[in-house]
Amino acid sequence: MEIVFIINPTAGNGAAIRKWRKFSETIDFPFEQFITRSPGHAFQIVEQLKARTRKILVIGFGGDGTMREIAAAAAGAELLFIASVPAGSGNDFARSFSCFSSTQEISRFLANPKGLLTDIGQVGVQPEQLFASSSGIGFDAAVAHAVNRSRTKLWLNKFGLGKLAYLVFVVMTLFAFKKFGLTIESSGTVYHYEDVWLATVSNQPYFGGGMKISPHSSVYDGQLELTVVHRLPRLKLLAVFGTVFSGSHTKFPEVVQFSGKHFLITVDRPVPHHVDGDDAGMADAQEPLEFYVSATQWQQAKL
Ligand SMILES: Nc1ncnc2c1ncn2[C@@H]1O[C@H](COP(=O)(O)OP(=O)(O)OP(=O)(O)O)[C@@H](O)[C@H]1O
Repeated sequence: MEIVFIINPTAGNGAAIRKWRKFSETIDFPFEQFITRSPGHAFQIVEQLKARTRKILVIGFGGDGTMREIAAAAAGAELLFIASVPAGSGNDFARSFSCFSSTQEISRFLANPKGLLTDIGQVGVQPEQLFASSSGIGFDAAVAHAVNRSRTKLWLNKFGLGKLAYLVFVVMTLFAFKKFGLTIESSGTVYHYEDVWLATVSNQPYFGGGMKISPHSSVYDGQLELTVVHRLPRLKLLAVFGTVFSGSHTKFPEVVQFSGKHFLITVDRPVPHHVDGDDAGMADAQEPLEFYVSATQWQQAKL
């Protein structure tokens, strides 16, 4: 089996490349390394690996954005086994998917390699985007949108304060965000909600760096879960926010959850959209966004 590391040097606000330098010194088996040069590069690298004829263990060294690109490109590839060494800021991928914390763990996998077929979510049709963990619209996407467009983040990153930037934008967005109306079509039924903060479609339980937004999601059940948070006053949103880490937010009547294979979501004004926590622009009013379980699965390294 070949072993390929894909390293995003910018992940974890630049900490990933330092972690990789230390980690790579401990590797005692032959391997190849690719350092990504831009967004989308990890996807291209995996696309090229698919042309090879031997089994390959592909280890992503980065966070959720890097792992989404790798898992998306690996969908349908039988010879690729995917895992991560978490080196991002949030690392939700590592909470539900295979990850290595040491070279010894990788060696143990190589002694008896097995794969685990895993669901991936899809949003939109031509161009579609794949998501490993979650994709949604509303408040959380507005934070991602604001952080990505801000010069403050670049400035704070220079001083290793990227997480502080995130917190600053959560508070700013909390006061600036305008709630929206939402129509959902799933399994032949139409639901309508007003005063919506967010609607997130989850493949796995975690998002936003350890928040257990969708406690019952599984990446092996061929289903997605939709969480809608609506009709909450601003300050109560903060109270609910505090319960998301344990998954107990679902007991609030303002938090609604659905399971299904397919959700068609229409908003009544343009609302920010994210894919695995990365800014994905705006969901347009009256133009439905389609979320569904992709027909092709990807293969995790089974640990
Ligand atoms: N050389 C590069 N320069 C700029 N961006 C890059 C580069 N290589 C990859 N990227 C992009 O960086 C984005 C962020 O990376 P990633 O999500 O892995 O780290 P993170 O944001 O620190 O972690 P997390 O998403 O877990 O919080 C990815 O979407 C990826 O496309």
